[in-house]
Amino acid sequence: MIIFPNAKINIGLNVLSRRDDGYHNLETTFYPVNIKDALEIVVADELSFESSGLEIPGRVEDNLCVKGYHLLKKDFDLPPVKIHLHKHIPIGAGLGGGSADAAFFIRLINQSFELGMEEERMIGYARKLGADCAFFIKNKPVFAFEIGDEFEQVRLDLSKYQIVLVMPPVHVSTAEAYRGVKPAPVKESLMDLIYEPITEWRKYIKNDFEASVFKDHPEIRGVKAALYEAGALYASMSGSGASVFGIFDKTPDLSGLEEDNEVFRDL
Ligand SMILES: C[C@](O)(CO)[C@H](O)COP(=O)(O)OP(=O)(O)OC[C@H]1O[C@@H](n2ccc(N)nc2=O)[C@H](O)[C@@H]1O
Ligand SMILES: Nc1ncnc2c1ncn2[C@@H]1O[C@H](COP(=O)(O)OP(=O)(O)OP(=O)(O)O)[C@@H](O)[C@H]1O
Repeated sequence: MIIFPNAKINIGLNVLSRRDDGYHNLETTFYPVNIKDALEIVVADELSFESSGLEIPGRVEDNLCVKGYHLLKKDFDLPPVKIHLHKHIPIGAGLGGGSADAAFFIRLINQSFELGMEEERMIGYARKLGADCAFFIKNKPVFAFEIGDEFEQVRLDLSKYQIVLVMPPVHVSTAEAYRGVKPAPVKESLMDLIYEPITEWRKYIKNDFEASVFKDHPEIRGVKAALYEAGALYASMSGSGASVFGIFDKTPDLSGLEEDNEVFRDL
């Protein structure tokens, strides 16, 4: 059976406080976008993992799909499977690609072996694999808080706009990005600001990672500026970077960005 994990973007991201466990409380809006991996499992004699497409850093046993298998195997009588992941979602991009694979892997196992798990139970497993993973079980636009794994539905439909995503040739580590941010409470919650017209977002909706990530990687700041120059109604780095998205009301000319960066359209 095969499934197609998709990426997310963060519209606004406020890092509010540091917790005793080293994680951070935050508030953000998660919005699913149409950049996808392909993930397949086939019953086999032994557990194996292989990938194609983009090269995935790290050891196979640390891949979130393999970790997901071991997590579920503790509670369910699963046969060994051969896992194949075709990686297309850029890595170190703030697009939650690894997290999406983890959550969709849980959904795939649930479907394939008819485990009968409800969404809330799958969210419980996803949470154990990473803060972003839980979102991808429902995979609908949400306002997220705590460490990014508690949600409230948000009425946000960007389908009449064109979302463009630009991936500069830089990767940012999430843990490192958190180390560069100084947490601070906000005066007005993103939960309210997100209902302002998109043309107002530029004034009010910020990503707290931008200051420190732009300092280390000025080319990312340049990409954001170029998206505004091309007519974006709103542009922002996604998550901890390095990707930057722009929301447009007409097809932008991004030829100036295409030479040095990967550009994804029709999201
Ligand atoms: C930047 C975001 O993508 C925004 O959506 C997420 O907060 C990152 O979530 P994620 O990649 O699923 O994060 P995890 O894999 O759970 O954690 C990676 C590292 O990021 C840091 N981390 C992550 C989430 C969070 N709320 N506070 C943190 O401080 C921790 O140092 C952790 O060791
Ligand atoms: N299935 C996977 N796909 C990609 N990376 C994975 C996967 N499993 C584990 N990883 C590890 O996770 C790291 C970052 O993954 P990912 O692409 O999710 O980060 P990101 O783009 O920074 O997204 P975010 O910070 O929004 O979660 C990689 O460097 C890799 O070592």
